[in-house]
Amino acid sequence: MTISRERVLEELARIAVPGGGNLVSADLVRALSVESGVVRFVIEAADAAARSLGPVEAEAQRALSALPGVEKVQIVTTAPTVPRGAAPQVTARSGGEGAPPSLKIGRHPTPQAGPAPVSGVARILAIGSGKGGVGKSTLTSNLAVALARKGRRVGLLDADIYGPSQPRMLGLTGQRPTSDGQMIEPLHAHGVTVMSLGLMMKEGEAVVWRGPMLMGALQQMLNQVKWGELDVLLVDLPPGTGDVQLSLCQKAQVSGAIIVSTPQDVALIDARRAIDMFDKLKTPVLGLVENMSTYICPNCGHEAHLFGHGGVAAEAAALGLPFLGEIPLNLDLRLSGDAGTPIAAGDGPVAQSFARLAERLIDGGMA
Ligand SMILES: Nc1ncnc2c1ncn2[C@@H]1O[C@H](COP(=O)(O)OP(=O)(O)OP(=O)(O)O)[C@@H](O)[C@H]1O
Repeated sequence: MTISRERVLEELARIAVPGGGNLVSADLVRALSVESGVVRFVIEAADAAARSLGPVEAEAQRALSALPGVEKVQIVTTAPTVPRGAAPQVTARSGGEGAPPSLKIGRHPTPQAGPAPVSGVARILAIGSGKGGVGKSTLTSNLAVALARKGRRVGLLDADIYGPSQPRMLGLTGQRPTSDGQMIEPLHAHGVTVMSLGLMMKEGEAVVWRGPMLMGALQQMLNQVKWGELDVLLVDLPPGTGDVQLSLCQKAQVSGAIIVSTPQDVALIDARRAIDMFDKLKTPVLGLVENMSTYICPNCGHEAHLFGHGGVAAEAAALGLPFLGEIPLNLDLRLSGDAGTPIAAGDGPVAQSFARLAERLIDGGMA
């Protein structure tokens, strides 16, 4: 038996809240998602009210878990700092190591007709992949550094909420953005202005963020971060075709998307899905990049193709899309990312492959 959204709302409408009414009539339920027996939502209350909502959350958890067809219930209670309907406001303090800053993000987006430009930002490039682990984040950080080394003013927004890795890859682990109560001061590394959505969330919170919450969070990341004047803002997306991609393309004027794939067939099938999604969202796909292309044995110089080779170029040709370049499979590339200094910040053949990619984008007017 499956549980419907309507049935969940009906149950939530039975749960009284302090101050009168119930969870539904008091309009406290946000981002409700009901999928395959998993119910997720956010209880959004005014600051003061949130403290008294613990029992309400517990009651909702109990009541929903008892319904036939419900496998799992995930609820997060949040409190905005401004009354609902007012412009979203960010509050922050400098956090200690490990603790997320107390930024109140992820509430409903402010009404906006359609995709809007981000003040001071000339271009927004979305870096996507169909599949996880193909090296999208590695490519984004290195490309950002390579572009910065060529004199471009570059920003990087880590919107990979399910596995934000940019702080580590750029050597920013433990650093927290600050805010003056209105605008967030981003971080800086290797000549790149950096902001990560992951730094704003409590652990585990991301999983319940769907649709409107994500949209609000992204909107804040785009419009309430002091990006300054940028030639290009790279957005590191989560893998796949989900709410973040949708929200970004609906809220921001994205100049184009770059799709990263390994040469394997299975990754390419997913890449095709990602391309199809950007097409539907009317975001031009600027081209494809092949990662983990060639492996050169550091001992004997033998060249091997662990995941095949040329598959992405062939796919790009078949789809009539530009092939933007290839990045080799290289141990130092991984180690430097883990150590927080992207390999593109140095010299050598791998840094050069990122430099070539950066040049290609600059020459094509894409960055
Ligand atoms: N060309 C490469 N050579 C060697 N290691 C690589 C290469 N590209 C990526 N890696 C390594 O593979 C792992 C996955 O890369 P990365 O996190 O960039 O992938 P991703 O596509 O962003 O993954 P996810 O979408 O799951 O976050 C990392 O440990 C990274 O260092």
